[in-house]
Order: sequence, then structure tokens, then C-alpha cells
Amino acid sequence: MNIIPSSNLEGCIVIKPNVYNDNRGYFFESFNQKTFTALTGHSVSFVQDNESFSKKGTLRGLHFQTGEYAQAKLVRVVRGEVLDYAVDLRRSSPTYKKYQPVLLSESNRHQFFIPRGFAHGFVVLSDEAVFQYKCDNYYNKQSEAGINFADPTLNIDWKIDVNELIVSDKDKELPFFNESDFYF
Ligand SMILES: Cc1cn([C@H]2C[C@H](O)[C@@H](COP(=O)(O)OP(=O)(O)O[C@H]3O[C@H](C)C(=O)[C@H](O)[C@H]3O)O2)c(=O)[nH]c1=O
Repeated sequence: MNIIPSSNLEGCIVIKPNVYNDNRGYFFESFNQKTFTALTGHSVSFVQDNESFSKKGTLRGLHFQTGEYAQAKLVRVVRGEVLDYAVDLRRSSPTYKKYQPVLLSESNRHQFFIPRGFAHGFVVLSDEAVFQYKCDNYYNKQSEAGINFADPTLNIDWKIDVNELIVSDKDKELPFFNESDFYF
């Protein structure tokens, strides 16, 4: 596992696993707690794995869980290609309100570690995408929160025609960023 020096957000890390190819195919350790901690300095204990399937143009986000149910995530794509976004909502962070797109794909096998305190979302570039991610805190419906993907303050460039987007009604109704909200 190696760090790909590409994240400009405080605490976010892009990693790439060591892949072993042979005449049968490939093998790689998709996660190793000891290696991850040694490499990143983050001693995170993941408790929940999620998977979602999305069609081309799907945008999921921007989501986060608040308070004691805040989640750090380690996200990756096992089929297709997505542009993954983390948005720093930590008021004390030097990258507060900054965002970072990271290309995650079946072919690059990159993984994106997003600490607690970030909103997260992604947009699907391929015909289909299977997205898998680890969370260090359990899902808690009452703690679910989000910011509208079209928020003018964050002004995120999703690099896709907004007319092509497939967005859930829930995400369409998410509120805009509120400077006075103390997210994290
Ligand atoms: C997140 C989650 C959802 N659910 C249920 C709740 C709904 O009935 C259904 C679909 O949930 P939702 O539409 O919120 O799924 P996404 O839009 O993919 O949400 C996720 O997408 C963005 C990109 C994230 O980073 C979050 O992990 C998460 O918010 O699964 C669960 O049962 N457990 C869970 O952990």
C-alpha cells in the first residue's frame, strides 16, 4: 500500500494497494489495519462496510453524520469510475470549506481516506459504478445531514453536465451551506 500524493485537504489521504498479478488474474489486500495505520498515522477502527451501485450520471451527496455519529470513511470503486469529493467542514481546519475531487476507478484501484468532519459525495462517470466504503461509525438516521450539491458557497465543479445528473429527491432537497452552522 502506498500514499498517492494528491490530496490538498488536511487529513485526507489517497492510497493505492500493492496488486499482485499472475496468469490467473490479480490479488490485493483491499484493507489491512496494521499497514493502514503505519502508513497514514490514522488509527481508525472501521465498524461498517457499505456498497452502492449507481448508473452513469448519478450524484450521491453531499452527506455526513453529525456529532458523536460523525464518520471517517475509506472509499473505493470496484467497478467503473467515479469522481469522489470530500468537503472540509471543520471550522478550525486550514482547508475549511475547501473541496477535493479524486478519481477512483476499477483500474486505478485508488482509495480515498476521508476523516470525520467532512461532507462526502461522488458522481459516476462510467456507465455503471459499484462503490464500496468502510465507516468508522455506525449509520445513525437521526444524525444524517447534508449540503446541497449545487451550493453556491462551496461552488463545487462536478465536472459533468448538471442536466445529465441523477439525484435522489432527498439530495435535491438538502439545504445550502450555512456559515453560522457549526458543522464540526
Ligand atoms: C448510508 C446508509 C443508508 N442506509 C439506508 C437508508 C436508505 O433507506 C437507503 C439508501 O440510503 P441513501 O439514499 O442515504 O444512500 P446514499 O445516497 O448512497 O448515501 C450515502 O452516500 C454518500 C456518498 C455517503 O458518503 C454516505 O455514506 C451515505 O449518505 O439505505 C442504511 O441502511 N445504512 C447506511 O449506512
